[in-house]
Amino acid sequence: MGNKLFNYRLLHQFWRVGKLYWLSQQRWKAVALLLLLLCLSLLGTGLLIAVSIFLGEMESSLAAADKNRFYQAVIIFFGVLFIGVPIISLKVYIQGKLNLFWRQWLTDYFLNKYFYQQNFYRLTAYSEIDNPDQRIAEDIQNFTQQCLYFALVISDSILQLIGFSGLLWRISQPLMMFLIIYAIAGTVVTTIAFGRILVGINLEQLKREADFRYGLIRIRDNAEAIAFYQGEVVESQELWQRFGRVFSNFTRLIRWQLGLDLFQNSYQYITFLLPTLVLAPQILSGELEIGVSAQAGVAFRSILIALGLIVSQFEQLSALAAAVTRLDELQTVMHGAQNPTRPIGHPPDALGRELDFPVSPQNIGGLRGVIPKGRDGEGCTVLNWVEDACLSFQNVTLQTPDYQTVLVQDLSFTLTVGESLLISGKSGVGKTSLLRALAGLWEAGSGTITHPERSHLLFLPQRPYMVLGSLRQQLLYPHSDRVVAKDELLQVLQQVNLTNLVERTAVLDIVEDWGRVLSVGEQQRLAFARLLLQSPQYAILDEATSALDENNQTLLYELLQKTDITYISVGHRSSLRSFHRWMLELQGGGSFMLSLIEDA
Ligand SMILES: Nc1ncnc2c1ncn2[C@@H]1O[C@H](COP(=O)(O)OP(=O)(O)OP(=O)(O)O)[C@@H](O)[C@H]1O
Repeated sequence: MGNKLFNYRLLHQFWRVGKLYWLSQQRWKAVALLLLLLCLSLLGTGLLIAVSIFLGEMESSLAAADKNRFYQAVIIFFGVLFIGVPIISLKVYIQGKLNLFWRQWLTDYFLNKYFYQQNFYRLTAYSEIDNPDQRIAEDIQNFTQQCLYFALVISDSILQLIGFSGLLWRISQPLMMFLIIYAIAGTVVTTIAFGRILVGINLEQLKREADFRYGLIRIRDNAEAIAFYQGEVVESQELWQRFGRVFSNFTRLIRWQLGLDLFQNSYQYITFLLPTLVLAPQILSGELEIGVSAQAGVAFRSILIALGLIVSQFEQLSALAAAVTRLDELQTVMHGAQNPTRPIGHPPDALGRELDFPVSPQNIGGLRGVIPKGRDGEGCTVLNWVEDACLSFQNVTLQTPDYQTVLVQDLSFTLTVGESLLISGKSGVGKTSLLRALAGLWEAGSGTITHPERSHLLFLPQRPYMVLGSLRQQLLYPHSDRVVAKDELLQVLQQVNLTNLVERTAVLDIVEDWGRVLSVGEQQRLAFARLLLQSPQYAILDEATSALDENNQTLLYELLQKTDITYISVGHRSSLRSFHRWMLELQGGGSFMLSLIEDA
C-alpha cells in the first residue's frame, strides 16, 4: 500500500471492503440507522454551540455585574443540558448498535468465504495472508468501529465547521483566516512527516502480534509432544524471538508516536492561547466584551478540530488503514479464480441460511485454479474434476503445489463399485497427495479425476480429527445433527473394540477434549466407527489403522469388507494387501505399478 496514509490504492481497498455491507440487502436498515445517527450528531453540535454561547454569556454578565442576565443564562444552560444529555447518550447507543450489525454481517460474509470450497485449507499456501483468524476476529471489529467513529467525527466536524465559522467570522475575521492557515499547516506536517512511516509500522505490529499469539496457541495444541521432548527451552526461545519482534516494532512505534505526540500537543495546547492573543488588543481597547474571548476560544478549537482531523486522529486513521488493507487482501485472495467444473451459485452456508449478498464468482469464491504468486505460469496447468457416479483417474499427472516435483505421471484407472484399492510406496512418494488431488485440495497437474458427489465420499485422514464436543457429536461428525439411536451408537463402539468407552455411563453426551483424552489408536477406531455409522458409498483411508495392532486392524477391515463401501487405502503394512483387490504402487519420479493383488 505504499506506506502512505492517503493514496488511491488505499481508497480503492476501503471502497471494496466498505461496499460489501452498504450495498447488501441490509443496506436500508443500515442507512436508516446512519441517518438517525447523523441527526443526533447535528443536534449534538447545535447543543455544543449553544453551550459555548451561554458560557460566554455567563462570563460577560458576571463581568458586567448584571444579575438578571446571569441567572437567565444559567437557567437556559441547564435547559440545554436537560435536552442534550439524552441525545448524546442515544447517539452512543445507536453507534454501538450499527457497529454490531455491521460487524455481524461482515463476519458472516468472511466466514462463508473462508469455508467455501475449503478456502481455509487453500489459504495455507498463501504465505502473504498471515493469520486469517486475526483478520476475521479483530480486523473486522476494528474496521467497523473505526469507520463509524470517523463517519461521525467527519459529520460532526462539518457541522461544527459551519456552525462555529459563522460565530468566529462575526467575532474576528483575521482570527478566522489565521485559523485556516494554522490548520492546513498542521495537516501537511502530520501527513508528510509522520503519515508514511506510522501506517507501515502499525500494519507490521498487527502481523507480529498475531504471530506471537499463534506461537502460544501452537504450544497449547502440541503440549504433550513438547513435554515428551522436553522442548521447553527451544519453544520458549522461539516465543521470545516472536515477542522480540513484537517488542522491537513496538519500540519503533512508540518512538514515532512520541514525535507525533510532541507535535500534536504543541499544536493543540497553543490553541488555548492563540485566540486570546489575537483578540487581546480589541478586548483591552473595550471594543469586544471579555466573554467573547471564551466564545472565540471554543469556536477556534472546534474549527481547528474539524479542519485538523488528520492531525488529531492520526493514530486511529493509521489503525483503520491497516485493518482495511488486511481485510482487502484476505477477500481478494479468497475471491480467486473458479474451477470451471464446479459451478458457482450455491455456496454452502453451514447453517443453511440464505446468503444476503449476491452470489457470483466476483464476490464469493474458492482459491481453486489460482496459481500462487511466484510462479511464472508456464506449464502450470491444473487438474480437471468431473462429478459422476464412478471414481476414476484419466491420464492424471500430479505435481506438488509449487510445481517442483512430479509425483505421478499419466495415471489412469477406474475403481468399480464394490472394489478396493491399496496405494503403497515409500514415505514421501506422494500417496497422500493422490488423495488430496481426489478430494480437490491439490490441483497442480493435468488430466481428469472423475468422482462421485462429495457427500458420498468419506475421508479418514492420517491424523484422526477429533471435534470439540460430546462423543455422540464425534461419531456423527460432520453431520452432528443427525438423529441416531443411542443403542446403535453404542453397538458400533462395541464393534470397533471401544468397549471401555461404552462401559462409562452416559458417555455419549460427555463433552471432553477427546483429541487429548484418547490414544491415537483409540481415535483411529473412533474414526472407523464414524465410517461404519455413516456408511458412505466410498471411503478413503489414509493410514487409518497405522497406530493399531494387527488384530485390531484385521477386525476393522473385516467389518469394512462386510459393508457395501468401495474403498481406497493408503498404507505401508503388507498385511493390508489381503483386504484389497487392487494395488497401486508408487515408485517415485512419477512412475507407478497398478496390479491385481491376486496376481501379485
Ligand atoms: N505444500 C507442499 N508443497 C510442496 N511439497 C509438498 C507439500 N506438501 C507435501 N509436499 C511434498 O510432497 C511429497 C509427497 O507427500 P505425501 O504426503 O503425499 O507423501 P506420502 O507418500 O503420503 O508420505 P508418507 O507415507 O510419509 O505419509 C513429499 O515429498 C512432501 O514433502
